[in-house]
Amino acid sequence: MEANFAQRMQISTAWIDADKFPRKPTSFLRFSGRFKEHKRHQVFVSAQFRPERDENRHRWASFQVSCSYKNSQVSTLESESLQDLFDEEALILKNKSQEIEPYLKGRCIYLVGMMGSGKTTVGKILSRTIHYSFCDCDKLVEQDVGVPSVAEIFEIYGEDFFRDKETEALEKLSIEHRFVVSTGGGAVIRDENWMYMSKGISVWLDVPLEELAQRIAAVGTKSRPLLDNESGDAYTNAFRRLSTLFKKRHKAYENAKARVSLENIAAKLGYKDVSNITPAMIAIEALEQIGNIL
Ligand SMILES: Nc1ncnc2c1ncn2[C@@H]1O[C@H](COP(=O)(O)OP(=O)(O)O)[C@@H](O)[C@H]1O
Ligand SMILES: O=C(O)C1=C[C@@H](OP(=O)(O)O)[C@@H](O)[C@H](O)C1
Repeated sequence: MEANFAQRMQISTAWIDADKFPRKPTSFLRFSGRFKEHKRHQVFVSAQFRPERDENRHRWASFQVSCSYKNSQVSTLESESLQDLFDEEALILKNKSQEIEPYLKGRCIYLVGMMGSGKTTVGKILSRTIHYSFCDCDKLVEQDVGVPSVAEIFEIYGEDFFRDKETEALEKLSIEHRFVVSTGGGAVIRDENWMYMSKGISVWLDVPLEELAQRIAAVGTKSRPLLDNESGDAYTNAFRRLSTLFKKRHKAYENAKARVSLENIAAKLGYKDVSNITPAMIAIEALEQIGNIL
């Protein structure tokens, strides 16, 4: 007899010897037939499997198998708390990607948004989910110029040179298919860039400035020359500079065909704070929003 995981179950067992109950904590319980022969006690085995999600968005499941005899609890045979036992988000991602796949027709997806909005992090999840390749536009520019970082390109050649190279990179990508592209935060400021992105699906990751500043203060500004080289409190500096950039750019971000707003996701899920929204949840919302415009 085999007891598969279920929300809750109670099984009237054969006659089993409780202390020889084999431990199978991960996926199933197996009662060995040979215990039937001992005929010592007739017991009931009950298994309870309860998926939970705590305030910090961690998924876990409590799992308790207990044994009772004549309606009174005898012992807990197995009690576990299993983190990430099943990946609910992965399943939703898979289902959503299957829904939109026939309508994507290989078109590239361009993620646009401010520095730190998660274009790279979410882009990688999306590309794996929809079986596309991932491309970081900044990396293409670095390879093309032969300089290892955007920060050094800014330092050696200046921002205008970088912008020209960024446009060239987007032009090259415009003839490609099946790519999720993480664009640089400033790629939206040139109309020409929008022309290159127009064959694909552009998605704006709209993240509140406070959250962006927090993320950037946490990782530092070394790789982001437009935010670097300022002494003082990292969060305050990042917030101020991001606010100035956003004022100039927000209209341009609105050109994107789809918008993924972290504030909207938080409202849907009943979260008070957008910082609890995982990259996978954002990828799910991105697929949802892409689905809405296909
Ligand atoms: N949903 C998220 N929650 C918390 N941190 C995130 C989230 N998405 C991205 N990050 C973090 O924010 C930083 C910037 O993310 P990244 O993907 O590099 O942004 P972008 O490519 O838009 O500049 C990284 O340190 C990343 O780990
Ligand atoms: O917002 C911007 O103007 C920039 C964003 C950066 O990319 P990320 O958005 O990936 O940080 C990078 O292209 C460059 O530092 C300029």
